[in-house]
Amino acid sequence: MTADSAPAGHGVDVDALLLVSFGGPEGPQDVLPFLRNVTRGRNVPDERLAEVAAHYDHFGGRSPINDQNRALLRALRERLAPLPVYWGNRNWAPYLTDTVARMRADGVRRAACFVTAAFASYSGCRQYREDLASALGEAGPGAPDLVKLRLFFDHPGFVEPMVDHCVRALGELPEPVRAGAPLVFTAHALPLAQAVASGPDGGAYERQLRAAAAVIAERVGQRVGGRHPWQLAYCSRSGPPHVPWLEPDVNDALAALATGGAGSAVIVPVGFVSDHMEVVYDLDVEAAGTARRHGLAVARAGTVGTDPRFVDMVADLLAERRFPGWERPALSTEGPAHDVCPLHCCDPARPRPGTGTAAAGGTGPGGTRGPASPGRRRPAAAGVPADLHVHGPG
Ligand SMILES: CC1=C(CCC(=O)O)c2cc3nc(cc4[nH]c(cc5[nH]c(cc1n2)c(C)c5CCC(=O)O)c(CCC(=O)O)c4C)C(CCC(=O)O)=C3C
Ligand SMILES: [Fe+2]
Repeated sequence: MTADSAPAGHGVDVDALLLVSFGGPEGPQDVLPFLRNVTRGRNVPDERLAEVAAHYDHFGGRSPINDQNRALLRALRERLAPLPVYWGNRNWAPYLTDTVARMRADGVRRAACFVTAAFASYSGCRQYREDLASALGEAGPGAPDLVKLRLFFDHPGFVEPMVDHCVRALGELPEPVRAGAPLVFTAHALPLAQAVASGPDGGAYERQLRAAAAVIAERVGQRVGGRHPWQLAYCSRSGPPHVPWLEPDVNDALAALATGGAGSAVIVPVGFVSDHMEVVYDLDVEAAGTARRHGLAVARAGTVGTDPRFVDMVADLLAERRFPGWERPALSTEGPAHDVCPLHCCDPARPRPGTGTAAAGGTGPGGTRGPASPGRRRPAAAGVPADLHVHGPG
């Protein structure tokens, strides 16, 4: 039985899919307005914006991300036909607000939302729910219900293509330094406060990254018939130096590997689903440059992009919500992720159990599951606004 031919159960029926992504500039004149959209309300100094703008200038002022999403949109339309598939971004056209307005005009009643972020975090999950909620607010009465599909960090449709990409990258390393080459899994750095607050009980971003990396590394070892040690590192850190962020930075991790005597490494951008700017600049230019200066041979593993298994995964995530009892594959003990984010999920300002304070300034992301038992819902503290729901349960 396929996702398209199953009998209707008591699941959530949908009449469209909405592809939700970050967006990026498409020419030099877009770069600053795009960066202002990304950083709106956060007082990012102009020097930082200029520094990031220079990364885009390196590529003619055009991010590859929108073309990559156009390709994913085409693949999803083909896979899901006749279901209509729409596309909207947080930070650049087509903006979610315009897309949701168009869906309303087209008479869409309920759409499933596939967000191009695999891991729990404010930027990767909650902020997209805020974006969807505000697009609904702007569209007004008659706007479609929006149902966000679950996070997919350990879904086989994500893990298996990444295993292939790691195996291929290992093959690109010079033969003498290939055996036992360390796998350096990378994801976007987060301010520690956001990492601490990620997921329903905190610390989910790093736990999910480690879970996905462990599964991928294990399968790579099985495929090539040899063990490859792995570690997690972070790219694209920004923000003032006195604010703590997740560490180590990928550049420091590569330098430390070289100092420790490693001859090579594979950089695995597990935190991203396409080769956008944070990959082709921050990893392929910056981190690869660091490696070269330290005499470390590196290869970079590809991202899932439009791999047919990844496209099938979206169809399966949709089927999970439409048909109760549909298999919910998850290859690690961290998954499958929840369908509906509980109150305060990924909210950096959430009250912390026992302290009555927000997560900011908490301890490290590894040991931050608060004293509350995971199944118990904390009562909403006075003054905390009602949480964000873009849809009702089931
Ligand atoms: C978790 C995460 C993902 C993965 C999940 C997801 O995909 O959503 C992601 C993706 C992306 N991040 C991207 C670009 C940027 N991220 C920035 C800034 C930030 N990202 C953050 C986190 C994440 N980011 C954070 C905590 C910040 C700082 C605070 C803030 O600003 O929220 C800035 C501002 C400048 C700077 O300070 O670096 C830019 C330009 C692009 C587009 C690339 C292209 O154009 O091809 C993509 C896909
Ligand atoms: Fe979340």
